Amino acid sequence: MIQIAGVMDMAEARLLAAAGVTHLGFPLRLPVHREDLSDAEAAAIIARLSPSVGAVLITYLDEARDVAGLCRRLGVRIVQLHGEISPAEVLRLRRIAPELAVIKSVIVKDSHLGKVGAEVLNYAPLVDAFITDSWDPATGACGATGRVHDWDVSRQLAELSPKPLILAGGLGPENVRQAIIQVRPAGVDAHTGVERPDGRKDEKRVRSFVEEARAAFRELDAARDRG
Ligand SMILES: O=C(O)c1ccccc1N[C@@H]1O[C@H](COP(=O)(O)O)[C@@H](O)[C@H]1O
Repeated sequence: MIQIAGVMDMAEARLLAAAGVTHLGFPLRLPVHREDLSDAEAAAIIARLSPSVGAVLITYLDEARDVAGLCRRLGVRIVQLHGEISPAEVLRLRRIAPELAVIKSVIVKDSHLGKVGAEVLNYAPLVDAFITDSWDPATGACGATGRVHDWDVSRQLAELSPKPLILAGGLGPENVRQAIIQVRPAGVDAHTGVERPDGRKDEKRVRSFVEEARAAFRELDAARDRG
């Protein structure tokens, strides 16, 4: 999985798909960040995506009914939960929207596995995958921070988790290869690291990000084949 979040319009969605991005993230219902798109604009883009590209709702919503309703209106089948959603509410979401794939964010704030390790074990039976991401103490944001966290913790979580782990937080073309080799995630996700100063996606940086990520995943595959 190579995901890029923060799609602004159809032209950008096409640019990302043509560069080899496998999943596009649509952040909506964000208390901390300004939303780039309305629900209707996002739904119109998602309806026109090639079936080979996955659309992912990224949200801080933490009530099952709200999450399921928004996914239905947008036409997405994958949701990335960045809010403080309880295990009971995730279970409710699975019951009312069994068609949804659920990715739960795990925010790595320090260099200790303890709390986040327990979180992964607690939510693992309820979700399809985890995404480790960073925290910005200045804004309270738990995503789109442009900050890297301690990759050793993500590596330990990837080993501990019975579900695939996606790595995010401060990734860009310059560091994604090293990040993948170090953490061995199932996928990577970036937002601000592939943008121009005006907030639009930078085609060169996106292409370079995808090439570097693919090269790293190939290296991991080759190392695995060698035993
Ligand atoms: O992408 C967003 O706007 C967003 C907003 C709120 C929560 C999560 C969000 N997206 C996730 O942010 C990270 C990567 O951001 P960056 O590369 O550090 O800028 C990734 O998980 C996105 O899916």
